[in-house]
Amino acid sequence: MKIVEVDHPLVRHKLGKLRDISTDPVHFRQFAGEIAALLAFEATRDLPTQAIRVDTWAGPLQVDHVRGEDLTLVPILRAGLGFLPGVQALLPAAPVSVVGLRRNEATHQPEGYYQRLADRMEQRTALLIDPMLATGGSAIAAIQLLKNAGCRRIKCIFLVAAPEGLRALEAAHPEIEVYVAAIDERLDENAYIHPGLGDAGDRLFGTPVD
Ligand SMILES: O=P(O)(O)OC[C@H]1O[C@H](OP(=O)(O)OP(=O)(O)O)[C@H](O)[C@@H]1O
Ligand SMILES: O=c1cc[nH]c(=O)[nH]1
Ligand SMILES: [Mg+2]
Repeated sequence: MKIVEVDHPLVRHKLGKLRDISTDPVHFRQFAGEIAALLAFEATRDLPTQAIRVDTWAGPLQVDHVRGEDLTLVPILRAGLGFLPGVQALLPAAPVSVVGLRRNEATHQPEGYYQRLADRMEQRTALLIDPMLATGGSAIAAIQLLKNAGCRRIKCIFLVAAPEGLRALEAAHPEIEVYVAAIDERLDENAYIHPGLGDAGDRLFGTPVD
């Protein structure tokens, strides 16, 4: 499995802001969105482009065009929604496929509650987006759902990943690509990422921490 840890000073700076427990939801969403855009920039580096002709002030010219309609952005509810605007800023024409998963905090297993995918999934590259990869259960389930819908090319964007989650993801779906701002130390006894960010969904949306 290809894993790219995007070790850029701007990413590290913004991630530090997210780790600061005094960062409120307004700024948490802002920094998460900015990192999402920087990770999406890396994840789309090999995107195919189409040559199209345009009229310029100097006459007709062949230019590169990214076909947003060949992609789909896949936020895992709910925390993935905090990442979506940053990725959409770069890929505004990409349809959004939503996957609702909630991790059962007793068993740590993901429970599905919603899904609404784009059409022609077999022709699209999916960008799966979620701030946290902890045990990996949620991402593994979301990727299986995309594969069941015929999707063959899948890239994942996470803010923070635990080594345990990366190993599980690699065992389940070795052909996917992962772009992450940081690979942290380990999971704690509640399967939270240490040091991580705490509960990303609650911090993004201002709900009481589970
Ligand atoms: O790798 P895992 O062990 O599956 O854990 C990671 C999942 O947990 C969080 O979502 P959560 O279930 O808390 O839902 P929320 O986004 O609604 O808060 C996070 O956003 C991931 O989807
Ligand atoms: O560290 C973690 C693990 C799961 N979900 C989160 O929001 N944070
Ligand atoms: Mg949560």
